[in-house]
Amino acid sequence: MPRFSSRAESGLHESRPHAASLASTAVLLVNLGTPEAPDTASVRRYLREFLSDPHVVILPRLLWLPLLHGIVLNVRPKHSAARYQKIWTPEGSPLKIHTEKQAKLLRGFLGADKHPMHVAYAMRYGRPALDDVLARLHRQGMRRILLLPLYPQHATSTMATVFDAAEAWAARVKNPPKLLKLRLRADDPRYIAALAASVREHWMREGQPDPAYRLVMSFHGVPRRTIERGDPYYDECLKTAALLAHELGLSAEHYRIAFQSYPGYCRWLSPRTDETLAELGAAHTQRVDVICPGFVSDCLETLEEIAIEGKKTFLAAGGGEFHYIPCLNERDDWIHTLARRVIAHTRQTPD
Ligand SMILES: C=CC1=C(C)c2cc3[nH]c(cc4nc(cc5[nH]c(cc1n2)c(C)c5CCC(=O)O)C(CCC(=O)O)=C4C)c(C)c3C=C
Ligand SMILES: [Fe+2]
Ligand SMILES: [Fe+2]
Repeated sequence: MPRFSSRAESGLHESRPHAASLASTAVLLVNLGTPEAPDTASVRRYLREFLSDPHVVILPRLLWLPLLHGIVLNVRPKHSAARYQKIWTPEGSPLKIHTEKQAKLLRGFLGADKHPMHVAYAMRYGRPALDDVLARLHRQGMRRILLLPLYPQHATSTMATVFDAAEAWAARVKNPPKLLKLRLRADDPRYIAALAASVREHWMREGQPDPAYRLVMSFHGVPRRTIERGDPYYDECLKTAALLAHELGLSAEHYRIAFQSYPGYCRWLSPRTDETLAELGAAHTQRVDVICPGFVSDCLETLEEIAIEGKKTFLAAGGGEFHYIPCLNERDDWIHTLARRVIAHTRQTPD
């Protein structure tokens, strides 16, 4: 292959990313966000920011804002803080810890000579705030920022809000870096394989499931209205679930798809995870394993809602054994999946 002295001469057709431009390229992992501490005041601050986002609560502002400030922010923070206290660690919120570690590990994967990219992480709500991290990368001379929201299934409430907020930041600064939108895929074979490997490893540890076994695949719910408006989220959850079941060789009676985190005020995706677990318990199902494929980092919704509360629901209804299968977190095959996604994208989109 002939050597070119500049990218222009090479006609941008080289398949290997250009080292000089990669040095000023940053990958920015973005997760949802979490409170600074598991106390009522911190949770209120976090929920105020989160639930004020029109991407998250789609009710008309004139109706929602008085409700949010008059009732929700007075009632919910105390209740949610008690839930956070059950899963908080000496290092802080699990979601933040896992996201930080994922960024560090990805840096290791990409840091080799071939792909010398800068890797950072940010939270859409809470800290490290997306705007602050973008500003820091800008100061550090980054000319391209690859935004990578950590959600394999695409919901406007989680993904579009990240891109919109980043674009709004760019519109406010002088000479902003180029922002590139990178999306994970619900059907990425590497992601499915990593999920399947995590289930198989769990089976190795806990013993092979019996014929009456059920694997519950629990995804975070969203309002039905958002799906009716064309959000691909629901179809993508079903796609991930079908591919995972296929990869594990599970037939239809051996797995269930369910949606968790019902907020209590709107038509939510169904069937609900809590109701599904109660139903399986009432049917005296001998063993249930629950996996949450839509969360790539363990957090309140998996560790408290599923591993603690979901287990209680299943056992109280009459179920046998309950197991929670952790998120992909720092798994090598998952970090590798992220790295491949980043490298493939930088190849497709030169400066
Ligand atoms: C994985 C994807 C997620 C989607 C889709 C999602 C939609 C969504 N969430 C709420 C309301 C709340 N979610 C809360 C916590 C929370 N949600 C996600 C992910 C998705 N949410 C995560 C990873 C977390 C955990 C954060 C952590 O700190 O560990 C909360 C806060 C906790 C509580 O008070 O219950 C709320 C509120 C809505 C309304 C929504 C869809 C529109
Ligand atoms: Fe949520
Ligand atoms: Fe929840």
